[in-house]
Amino acid sequence: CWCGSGTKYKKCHRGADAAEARKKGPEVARKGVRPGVISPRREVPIHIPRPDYALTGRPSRRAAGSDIKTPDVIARMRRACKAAAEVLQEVAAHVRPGITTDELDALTHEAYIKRGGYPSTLGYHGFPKSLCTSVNEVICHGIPDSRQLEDGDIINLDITIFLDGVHGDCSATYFVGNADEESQRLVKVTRECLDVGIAAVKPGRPISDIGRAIEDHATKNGMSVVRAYCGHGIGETFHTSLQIPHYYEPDANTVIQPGMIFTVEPMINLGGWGSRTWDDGWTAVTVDGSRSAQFEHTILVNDTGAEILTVP
Ligand SMILES: COc1cccc(Cn2ccc3cc(C(=O)NO)cnc32)c1
Ligand SMILES: [Co+2]
Ligand SMILES: [Co+2]
Ligand SMILES: [Co+2]
Repeated sequence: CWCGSGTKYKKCHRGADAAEARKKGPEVARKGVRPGVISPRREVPIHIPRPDYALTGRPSRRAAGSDIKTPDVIARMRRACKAAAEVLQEVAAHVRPGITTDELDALTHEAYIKRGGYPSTLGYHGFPKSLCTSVNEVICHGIPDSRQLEDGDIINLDITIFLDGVHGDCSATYFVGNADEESQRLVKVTRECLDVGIAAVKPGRPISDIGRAIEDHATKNGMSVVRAYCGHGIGETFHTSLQIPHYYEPDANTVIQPGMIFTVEPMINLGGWGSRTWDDGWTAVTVDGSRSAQFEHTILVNDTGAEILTVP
């Protein structure tokens, strides 16, 4: 989710630059020109209910309000989040060297539809695909394309399904074949950051407890927390106005209350926390080219803490 403290988008590269870049390979990709090609937009059968923005191209205003969900929304969120977790598990089984991120997108697209769900990211702020595939130094919002995964890569698959009028959002980072020590440490610490962030969710406490727990753990392990993207309230809209910074933000003083549903989705960098956006306007990458990992759950606040909804 966009915390609003990110960088400005730059103008799009023309085709020639992209073709030139493809010849030079990954180094040039770091300058923000996509090495792969994005395939045409996938269709969704007309019988699948779709969110408002899939028709209008623009999400309705972010739901304000306290983010405390009704029992009916909670019941529907349980089903949607379970479905999201199942889709993630199903697609992750296909991660291996040689598969393209576009092929993973196709698998994800079909996995939503066979459950009667719509791909929440498809058309969201114009995003062209049904899955975010964020490889190596890509922090989030990576767009599936013809790039083949390579042995030693790490990839985050970010799944969001729109089912029965609500969104379920989760993600995880996977190794492609073998992983070097540093990447194994990054993925381990990032998963722990999600765990300590969720453990910090307590009714009566401020949202800022979550970011404080995550930032403490990341910095203790010599890593940094991305600041430009945050967790978010979620339910009948993909993002509500509630933001969950993953670093210590004292102004994030909304009081956590039972019935709230939001995501915790820390993005942790091996190097500095800086992020910038490729010319496509979505793909966020580390400024220093270091690798980044992310894990995400959608959680429901109950009387004692957090219940993880995105479990298969
Ligand atoms: C307007 O500015 C932006 C900038 C980047 C991306 C997008 C739109 N968008 C597309 C996919 C996507 C996923 C999430 C998410 O919560 N993942 O856990 C958030 N935003 C998303 C908009
Ligand atoms: Co999210
Ligand atoms: Co946000
Ligand atoms: Co997500």
